[in-house]
Amino acid sequence: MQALEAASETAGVSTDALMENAGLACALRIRQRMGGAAGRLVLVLVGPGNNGADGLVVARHLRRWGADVCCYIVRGRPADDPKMTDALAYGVAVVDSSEDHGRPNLGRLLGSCHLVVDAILGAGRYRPLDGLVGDVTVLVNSIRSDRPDLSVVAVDLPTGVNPDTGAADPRAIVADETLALCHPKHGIANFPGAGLAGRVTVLEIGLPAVVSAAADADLPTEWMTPASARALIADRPLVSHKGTFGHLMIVAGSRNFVGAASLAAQGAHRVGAGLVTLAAPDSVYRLAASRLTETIHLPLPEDADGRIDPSAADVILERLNNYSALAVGCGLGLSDGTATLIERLLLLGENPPALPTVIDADGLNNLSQCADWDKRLRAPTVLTPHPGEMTTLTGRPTVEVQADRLEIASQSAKGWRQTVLLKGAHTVVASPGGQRCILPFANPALAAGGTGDVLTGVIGGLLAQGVAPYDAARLGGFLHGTAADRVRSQRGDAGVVASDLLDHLPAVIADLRGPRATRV
Ligand SMILES: NC(=O)C1=CN([C@@H]2O[C@H](COP(=O)(O)OP(=O)(O)OC[C@H]3O[C@@H](n4cnc5c(N)ncnc54)[C@H](OP(=O)(O)O)[C@@H]3O)[C@@H](O)[C@H]2O)[C@@H](O)CC1
Ligand SMILES: Nc1ncnc2c1ncn2[C@@H]1O[C@H](COP(=O)(O)OP(=O)(O)O)[C@@H](O)[C@H]1O
Ligand SMILES: [K+]
Repeated sequence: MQALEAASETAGVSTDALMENAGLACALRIRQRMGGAAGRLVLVLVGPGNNGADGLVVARHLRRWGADVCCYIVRGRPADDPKMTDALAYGVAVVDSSEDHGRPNLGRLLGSCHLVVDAILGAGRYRPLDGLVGDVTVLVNSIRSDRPDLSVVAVDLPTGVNPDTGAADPRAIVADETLALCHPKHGIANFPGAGLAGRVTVLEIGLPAVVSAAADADLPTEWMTPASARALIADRPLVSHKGTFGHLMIVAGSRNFVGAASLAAQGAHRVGAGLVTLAAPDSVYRLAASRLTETIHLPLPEDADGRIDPSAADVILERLNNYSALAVGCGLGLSDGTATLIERLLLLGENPPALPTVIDADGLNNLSQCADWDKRLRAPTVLTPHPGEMTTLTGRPTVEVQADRLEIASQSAKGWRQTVLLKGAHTVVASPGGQRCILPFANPALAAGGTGDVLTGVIGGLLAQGVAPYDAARLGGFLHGTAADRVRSQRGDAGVVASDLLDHLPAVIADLRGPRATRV
């Protein structure tokens, strides 16, 4: 952002103009969050740098719209600060911390206000919070935890979060929402900083077009937003038929994991795949078929433990010409037989069509048993490991994977020359060409068996419709995460089951798509 600011100045748009845009965008979002400005009491915590200046712009606009606004100056600002002069001219009240010994004024304001704006520190050079700033943040956090009705909204980053790493001072602000200015900083993508940011809303600050186009090409990490997801959703032509929207084959299930196969199939149906075939062991087929009325079934021979028998590879391979994508792995089980099946279905050797493929769960575990699997994958593939499966595939301990999720996902994608989706809070998606994005969902409702099977079906359903692997992974993850957020807002985050996500998927797609005209 510092480089972009400099480029912006060169292109004729000053930092002051960007700051005005940023402050106005934040004020609009805060007004929307409060359901209006008139009569609301807003406390803006103002720091010494440009983040504090953003806070003063926010204060001025909210006051202009009728809010009662008080700026608490946490640490000295320049004597001739024009943003302060403007705020005062509009009637913003100002309290200086240096005159608030023992902080009675801050305590009173925190006890009565509707909303606190954290504009103390932003993306400037990071150092641990000093005593003065730390006193204020501790008081804010403690009153916030006593007052569930109080919202804390951070400008750009919660104060105390390292913008580059996501490390956090123990006294860092806990925010309900963070208004990320332009490109979200790594500090709110990585934990623990991500856990302090609350909901992240990305706001435009009006970089000149020439600068933002260059930045989009250069910046390797994208934060997925509804707008970026919308751009990946294809039109559905009015004159269409089931063949228009592809045919997915799902190879999944075993005696112990009947539901995994069924959840994946339903995930694919619910994102608009034209046809879905479930290729599962015969005993799984008998149980799943009664639930899956819309699915086509291909019952397969099974071994004595109820897993797909390796001889089933012949049955599948000879039919692949009729499909547009393949999803493999949910609930498959793990044995020499399933490893042989995976080898024959996915790796070079035999010569069926190389269908776009998503591999999950035991598909990945079996794959890791095959020699040189990463050099022999036949098709453009999305691999969707959770951190434990990433350890199996890479040999790196799970703590290492979790400590550097973005880098490990991108290195793996480049090394394997495939798309990788590393699951978990703030799922990371990386492409073989070096693009990567973060999905902005942290939701314990998803921490339940079966939600990953739904995701595999969703990604498979998009691949079947012709969406490219990297786009299918990031769009699929975004639809899945948004559906889960809706379930959580209706039912809370404990006791949600994976099938609760399914009914929400069509509406999530429709809402993202919006009322735009359908192409004939
Ligand atoms: N870039 C852009 O294009 C745009 C940027 N914008 C905005 O600018 C923000 C970045 O502004 P910034 O660079 O002035 O940094 P910011 O964090 O506000 O303050 C740094 C000051 O804090 C101080 N300080 C640091 N740590 C401290 C501590 N622990 N305890 C106490 N003090 C500490 C530090 O003091 P020092 O360490 O020098 O003593 C220094 O004086 C960015 O997040 C966004 O909001 C937008 O307006 C749009 C355009
Ligand atoms: N705390 C969390 N925040 C956000 N997403 C989560 C969280 N926990 C789990 N998920 C998501 O839920 C899904 C779980 O998948 P997985 O671990 O493969 O489970 P299963 O195989 O049992 O279905 C993944 O999409 C993962 O990203
Ligand atoms: K801040």
